[in-house]
Amino acid sequence: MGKTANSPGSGARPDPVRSFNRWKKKHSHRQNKKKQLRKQLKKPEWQVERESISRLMQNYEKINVNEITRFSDFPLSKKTLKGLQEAQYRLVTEIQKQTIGLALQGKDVLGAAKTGSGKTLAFLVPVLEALYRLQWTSTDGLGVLIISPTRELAYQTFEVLRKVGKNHDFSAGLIIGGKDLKHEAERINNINILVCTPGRLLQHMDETVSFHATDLQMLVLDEADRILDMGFADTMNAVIENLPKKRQTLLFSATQTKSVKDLARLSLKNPEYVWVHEKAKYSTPATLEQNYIVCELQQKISVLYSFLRSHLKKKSIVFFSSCKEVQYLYRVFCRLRPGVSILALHGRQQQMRRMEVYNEFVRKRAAVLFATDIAARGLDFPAVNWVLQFDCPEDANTYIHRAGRTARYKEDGEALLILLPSEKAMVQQLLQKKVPVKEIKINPEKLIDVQKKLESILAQDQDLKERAQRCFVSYVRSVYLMKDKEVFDVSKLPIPEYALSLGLAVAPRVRFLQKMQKQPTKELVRSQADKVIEPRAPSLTNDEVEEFRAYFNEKMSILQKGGKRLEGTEHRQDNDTGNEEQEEEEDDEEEMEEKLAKAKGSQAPSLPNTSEAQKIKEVPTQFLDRDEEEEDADFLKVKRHNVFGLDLKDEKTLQSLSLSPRLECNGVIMARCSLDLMG
Ligand SMILES: Nc1ncnc2c1ncn2[C@@H]1O[C@H](COP(=O)(O)OP(=O)(O)OP(=O)(O)O)[C@@H](O)[C@H]1O
Repeated sequence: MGKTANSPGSGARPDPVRSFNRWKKKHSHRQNKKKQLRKQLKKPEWQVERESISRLMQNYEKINVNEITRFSDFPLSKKTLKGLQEAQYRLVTEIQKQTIGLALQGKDVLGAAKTGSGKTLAFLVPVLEALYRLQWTSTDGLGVLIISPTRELAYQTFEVLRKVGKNHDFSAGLIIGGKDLKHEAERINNINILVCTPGRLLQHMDETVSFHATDLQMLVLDEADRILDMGFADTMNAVIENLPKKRQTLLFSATQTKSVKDLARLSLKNPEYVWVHEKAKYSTPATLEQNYIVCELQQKISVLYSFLRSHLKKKSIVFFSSCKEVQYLYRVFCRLRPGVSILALHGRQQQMRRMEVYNEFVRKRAAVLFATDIAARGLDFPAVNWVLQFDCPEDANTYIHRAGRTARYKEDGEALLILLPSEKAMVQQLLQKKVPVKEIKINPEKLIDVQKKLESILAQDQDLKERAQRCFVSYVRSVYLMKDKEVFDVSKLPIPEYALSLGLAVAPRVRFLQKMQKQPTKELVRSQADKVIEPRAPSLTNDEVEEFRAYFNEKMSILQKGGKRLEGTEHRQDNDTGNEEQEEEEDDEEEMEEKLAKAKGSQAPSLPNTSEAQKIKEVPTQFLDRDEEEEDADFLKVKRHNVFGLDLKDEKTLQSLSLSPRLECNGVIMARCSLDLMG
């Protein structure tokens, strides 16, 4: 049967009327859209921006924390979202989820969350949005102030700000001292977001005539407890007095202390407290494995060397209690050549050097950073496998911050704390702070004794010998000045053995210990716990404090100026000649002042037991060559299975290792971090 012309499948043409109607509908829709677009385009840019800002602001009140999983779930500007996306930040962390909304709503926020949990973005996102909302421009001057305790942390925050804020038009600057004040002063008024350290900021407030913060919208205090611990309370008071009362304040920290609450009372108005891990079982990241070993002071250096030898492919940070320890041990470990790159970071270095080291360590895949507590807070080094606390931290909070340099943002990490037998009380304090630490032992067969090597190195190098002496005094002093006498007892230090372990034949004279020996205290106090009468050392008197000042630094008068301390210190660094000795003098003050702050109110410990201390043990040594891969595997296997079974007093099995030719001492890459304008 033949097909009719209109039957389907016959290739017949569609109904022209229906086709025309369909076309007309589409066309008019397109035309309408074009019209709307043209209308929009006719609007000045500011108006479009203003409309989108008001849309965003209307959504602030609708923020529902439970529905937020991504940054894009917040009503954020396109520029901020683009910056976040380009930096690969999409999903929010818990602290970001809980604080960004509150901050967008204009509330003061006190935020606390574990280390590595993303607090930086929790305040940077609201910072960008606050100025965006106000359509801030460089002519509006300073809009946001971000205060960090250390230069490194300020620098790092500044870098993150540059990354996520790069699509915005406002300017940002970093003011951290160690730079020319005049140069900074000339540019400071063009800065909209200023990241700074407290001392330098106060210096500008006092000395830079044109600098003012009258229009400040937001103040951010990062690692607030550290700012206070570092003796910046007076400086902070002075800074806050100079700021307008009507502003928003955000305060962040990984640990909550009384001093943070005091600062919050002073600087925040009806704040929202957000402590995301308050109810967590542990106060440290779940991905962080934490262990401690107990060993004698004179064995610590060998333990460290052995550890490094067995972790050649890892990235580790080793924390020491003083700059001089870092300086000496860094140099001598470079000479020992453990086979892994060693870097050193401490407050006695010039600023440029500190930045070079920081960047160098960030870049390296395997390296060891010897550091003081300037690296303990906030610094975000990527992919750190191990944090070793060579010296016991002053308290549990410092432990948490140090250990938190690893296991950041969902990564794994391991922390090892080295304790002296006299410091075991720290374990209890850590457990009370919900830090799950377990004791492990060192495999005696893996322990390499390096004392003889150090002796022979020092015999040929007078400069290094003097550094060893300074390291010795500095360490003993740091223990003496520790507040917590339950943990730190200078009288229990095996003084001569410790000197030997550093490679010194004779223990250097330690004036304050000698003085204590000459004037043993008669004071007896009743022990609170067991009601037994015990001898107790006298309090550290003001005279003794003064003696420390004079002994370690002749220029201490500058430090008497309380809140202006860093102002002076940082200012002098501006005029740095690059002379290392000069640098050390200045930093002596910094180090000493920090120690003195801790010492005030603390008590001096009882006397060292000298007869005990005179006994110097002979350490048997053997030199062996080893395969590095095997070392690494062995050490970890031993640790994982917890079969160390070492009694460190039994030194029969101590071994020494021949020098590895593969040492790379740090290469240098310049990283400029002076006042830098973005946008
Ligand atoms: N939303 C996110 N998505 C992916 N990575 C993130 C996110 N937020 C933060 N990070 C990453 O997590 C790491 C830790 O972040 P950050 O330094 O802000 O932690 P923190 O809480 O300030 O730590 P600390 O208390 O030690 O200062 C950084 O490397 C950061 O880039």
